[in-house]
Amino acid sequence: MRQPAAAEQRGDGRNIVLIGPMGSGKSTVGAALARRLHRPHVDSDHFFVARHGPIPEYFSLHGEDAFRAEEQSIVAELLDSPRPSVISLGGGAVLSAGTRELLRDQQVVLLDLTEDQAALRLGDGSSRPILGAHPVQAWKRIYAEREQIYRDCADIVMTPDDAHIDVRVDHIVRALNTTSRRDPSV
Ligand SMILES: Nc1ncnc2c1ncn2[C@@H]1O[C@H](COP(=O)(O)OP(=O)(O)O)[C@@H](O)[C@H]1O
Ligand SMILES: O=C(O)C1=C[C@@H](OP(=O)(O)O)[C@@H](O)[C@H](O)C1
Ligand SMILES: [Mg+2]
Repeated sequence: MRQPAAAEQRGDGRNIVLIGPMGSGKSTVGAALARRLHRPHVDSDHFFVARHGPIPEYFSLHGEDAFRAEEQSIVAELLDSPRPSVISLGGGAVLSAGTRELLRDQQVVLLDLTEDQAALRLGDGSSRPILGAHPVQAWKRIYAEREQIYRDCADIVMTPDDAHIDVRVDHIVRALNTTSRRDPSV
């Protein structure tokens, strides 16, 4: 996890950025968190789809490297928002060194989840092309490959729990309030 001292040096008015593995709730919890904090919510995957069409089709036509490059430029656009927002990233966005650099000035929250939760939440995995034909096995492998990257990017780590989405939001707001100088709802 990033050191609080470094976090303290960053200015206020930062975006809250949700990172984490597929199925951790970045999109769903991100939308609920934004409603709670009266901030705009944006999701890098939603922008991607609006611009380029469905992610599985884009992967099969152009490949993952092209997806990552476009994802990075979308993240840069979203972070440049005039109002501090809640921004949900795709699970692999942190693979790009350029994206990780962009996150250094933001308030980054890692949502974690257990393997059992992932198995319940991913369904057949068809909307996430990186999971392939065996989604749970692929998810486990990808989780292991990325875990340290997620932790290195995060100011706050939300450990897995079985809380309802609204309760998960309560926990995140509490964590934000205890690690930042200002109330995130301001
Ligand atoms: N805290 C939670 N409790 C129960 N279900 C959740 C929770 N967070 C996410 N989900 C469910 O898991 C699925 C994946 O969530 P999603 O927000 O798409 O994850 P991500 O964007 O991180 O891949 C969705 O069906 C969502 O409703
Ligand atoms: O982890 C990944 O590489 C991906 C995660 C997906 O987003 P979610 O984490 O919101 O499912 C989406 O960006 C794409 O399918 C690739
Ligand atoms: Mg998502």
